[in-house]
Amino acid sequence: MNPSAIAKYRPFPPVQLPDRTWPDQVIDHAPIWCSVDLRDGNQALPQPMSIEEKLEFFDLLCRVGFKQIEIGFPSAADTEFNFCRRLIEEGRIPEDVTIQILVQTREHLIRRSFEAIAGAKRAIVHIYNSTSPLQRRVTFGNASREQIRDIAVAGAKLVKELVPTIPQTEVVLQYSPESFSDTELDFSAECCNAVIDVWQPTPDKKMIINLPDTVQWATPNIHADMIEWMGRHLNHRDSLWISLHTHNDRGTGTAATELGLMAGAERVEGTLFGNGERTGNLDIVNIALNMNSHGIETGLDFSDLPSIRAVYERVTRMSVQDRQPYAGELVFTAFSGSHQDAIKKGLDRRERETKEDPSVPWGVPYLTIDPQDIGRSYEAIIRINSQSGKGGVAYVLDREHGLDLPKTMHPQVGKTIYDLADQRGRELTPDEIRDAFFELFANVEEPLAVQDYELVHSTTQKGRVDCHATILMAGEEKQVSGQGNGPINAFVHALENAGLKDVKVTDYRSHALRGGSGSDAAAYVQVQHDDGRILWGCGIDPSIEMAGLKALVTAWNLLR
Ligand SMILES: CC(=O)SCCNC(=O)CCNC(=O)[C@H](O)C(C)(C)COP(=O)(O)OP(=O)(O)OC[C@H]1O[C@@H](n2cnc3c(N)ncnc32)[C@H](O)[C@@H]1OP(=O)(O)O
Ligand SMILES: CC(C)C(=O)C(=O)O
Ligand SMILES: [Mg+2]
Repeated sequence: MNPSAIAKYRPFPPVQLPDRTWPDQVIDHAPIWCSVDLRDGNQALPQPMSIEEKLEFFDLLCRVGFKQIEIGFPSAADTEFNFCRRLIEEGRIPEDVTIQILVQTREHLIRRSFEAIAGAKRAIVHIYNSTSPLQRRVTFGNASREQIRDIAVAGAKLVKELVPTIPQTEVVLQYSPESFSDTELDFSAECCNAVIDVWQPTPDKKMIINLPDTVQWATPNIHADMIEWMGRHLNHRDSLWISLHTHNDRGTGTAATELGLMAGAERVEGTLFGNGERTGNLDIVNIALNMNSHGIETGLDFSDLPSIRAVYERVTRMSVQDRQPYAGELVFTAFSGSHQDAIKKGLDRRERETKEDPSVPWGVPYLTIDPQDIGRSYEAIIRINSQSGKGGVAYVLDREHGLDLPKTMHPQVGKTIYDLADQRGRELTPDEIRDAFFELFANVEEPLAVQDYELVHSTTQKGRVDCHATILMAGEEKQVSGQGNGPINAFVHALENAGLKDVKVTDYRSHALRGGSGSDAAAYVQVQHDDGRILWGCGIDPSIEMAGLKALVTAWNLLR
């Protein structure tokens, strides 16, 4: 910010609540969730959703598991009104789902809202009026506190009066002192208590007091203090659900909601991926998955987050950014070497541990949850650029291409691949990594190549093998033969007999290649040159024996 501009801003006054209890509370259960995607989210879109799009979104919200859904502001426009009517008249509202509608505390709008919800089995009628000193002064033209409170009371009385006009609908009242976040606490309580006195809720017929963080002006601890303070000063507390409705102006919508729950709130309003006015509303995906990650059941099902995101992006025309918690493209991806190393070790260890005990708790470095639990694949966890390490390269070759390189081969391959990314100045795709691996470390046939071979296993000496091979050395064909205690050993002796041996085999392993054609084997041979250099080569072939010979030849060639 321009330094000379800073002086025009003021600190936010803290709440005097020395005996606050919320810091010691622990969130151990989920609140009542209410989606406001179709109202607060929709009203903030450059192009609001059409009726068909809202219907699709409503169905999605029901599938996710929301039992309360604010479907719009039916008195605002025909689209909103007609959407509400279609839900009701076409019987699209599941039995256990309650629709909620928003309306200003203005008579003609409240009357129109009742026309909209007539015939619904249950509906939450959400009335609001702004209460902060700023809004009293600016929006309501220097209205007094009494005038503002009276607007709320008049609205509540009108709702109460209209309830008998739609006898088939059970109406629940919700009141929001809008701009609660910068309203004097005693005045918020005064307005809420005045509405509560009109409505007369009981423990069996509760009403909702929604305390919106309409604009975030303060840190989340102050929000929590305000919620705890309200909980102590609202009448008929046992007949109320205290509801949170945070926005994200300071980037702390989730934090403020979590602390607000610790401060005693029972209900949370928010949207998928945080769509909403300005910086958005609370991201319910974020907070619900935060709870899941602590072992708390939420009643919301985000097990297929990518397809939820796809519907959201299509109908709202908004996009989920790459770093968005849980949903963003890159949030489970590691590019950097040390993270990749730890993640690969963590996943490998977990694979081993869960074979013995499937209930072993999640514990993989850098991954707060298992991406697969929300429908994300492991594919994108590790991606390779110049910041990557050998563990990451090995991970991609293993998970994407079924090549389980021996650990001591990782440095040789890893460095070459991330140096290649550095030279190209960009990320390498898994296919580019495979191609580079095949070109540089597998089936290398220059200057030496095996063309054909025959192995004769001794019938008298167990493990003894005669190897007769046709090799090409710098384009010249040669027949070589040797004997050993295994095909590789026999082939090494064949090379020795042809005057080509200056290496000894120091390690070997092989496995069936996962994926791909399904019938190939991969072999890895480590050799030590007479001058002390040690290198690995890889061979791929349908025959495991030939794969081994090719691996040896590759290592031999790499030493030239
Ligand atoms: C924080 C929130 O998200 S609140 C929800 C906001 N959502 C929306 O506004 C979306 C839907 N709204 C609309 O389509 C329109 O605002 C309508 C149809 C509801 C009303 O339209 P209009 O009456 O033409 O305009 P507008 O909303 O500007 O009305 C402003 C008037 O209502 C008054 N007003 C605003 N909110 C309220 C309220 N909650 N209760 C009583 N009066 C209110 C204002 O003081 C102003 O009065 P004035 O004309 O005497 O100055
Ligand atoms: C209508 C109210 C609850 C609102 O959206 C807000 O204050 O942000
Ligand atoms: Mg809002």
